[in-house]
Amino acid sequence: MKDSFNKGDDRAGQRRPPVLEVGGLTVRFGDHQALERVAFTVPEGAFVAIVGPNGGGKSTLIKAVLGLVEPAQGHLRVLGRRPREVPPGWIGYVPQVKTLDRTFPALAFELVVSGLRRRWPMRVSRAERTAALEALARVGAAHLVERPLARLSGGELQRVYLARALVRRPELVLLDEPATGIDAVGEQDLYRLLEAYQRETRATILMVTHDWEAARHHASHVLVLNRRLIGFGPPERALSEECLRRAFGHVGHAHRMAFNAGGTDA
Ligand SMILES: Nc1ncnc2c1ncn2[C@@H]1O[C@H](COP(=O)(O)OP(=O)(O)OP(=O)(O)O)[C@@H](O)[C@H]1O
Repeated sequence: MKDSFNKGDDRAGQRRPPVLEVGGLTVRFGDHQALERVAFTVPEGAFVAIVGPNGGGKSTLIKAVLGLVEPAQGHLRVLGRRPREVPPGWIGYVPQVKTLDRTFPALAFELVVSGLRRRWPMRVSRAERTAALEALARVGAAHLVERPLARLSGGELQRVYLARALVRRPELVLLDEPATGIDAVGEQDLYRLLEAYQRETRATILMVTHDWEAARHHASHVLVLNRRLIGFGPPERALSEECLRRAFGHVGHAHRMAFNAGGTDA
């Protein structure tokens, strides 16, 4: 696959800037300020969990990284470039399952092929099909290859989207609530797959999640967001009681128990 679908325009050999540099980022929707002066830097190879209350701006931040929303102020550099100038294939994106259209008449492997080129695959070449099969196999979904999207469960669809996101071996992977609608086993599989991909490629991962425990166990960094940046750092620091109170106004029961068990802050 690497040969057939080389990303071209590779960063290899270049002096490598941080994967993500965000400074004074403000995003507005009309009068509403979704993000306010957010600033942080993500180093290569980090696994960043983005947590925060509903409406806290998590998806907006992901969209800003993808170049889908324009900042009102501040700057954003993704792999050293402005978001809209990042070559396709450098970033893989797994959207929220609940936003996916399952009525689209396509097979699983066609969805994966759509990660290789911008146009919807009317005709799929042999090389594209092989690449899609490899990507599906890598995420344990080889058996779904000919399955219509309408006949996939939430967890299966999530895997197919993960294959689509990884098919070009991106350096940055963005996931918006990837574990929603997936059972506990599927969730553990998802983290295993992401961690294996990271070990193999040294990719950087940004994942929006409502699951503080998953953030604590799997992330190298946690970013706590409630319109403003509340905390950013190692999980034990960013998920402190103080940060969580500032973001959510309370600290969840399960989280308090976990802290007590771990003998940290609480
Ligand atoms: N396109 C849009 N037009 C107007 N307002 C928007 C738009 N997108 C997001 N917003 C608003 O911006 C705020 C942040 O939304 P965002 O989806 O980023 O939050 P979130 O942290 O991802 O929330 P959730 O946890 O509920 O998914 C919300 O108040 C939302 O209503």
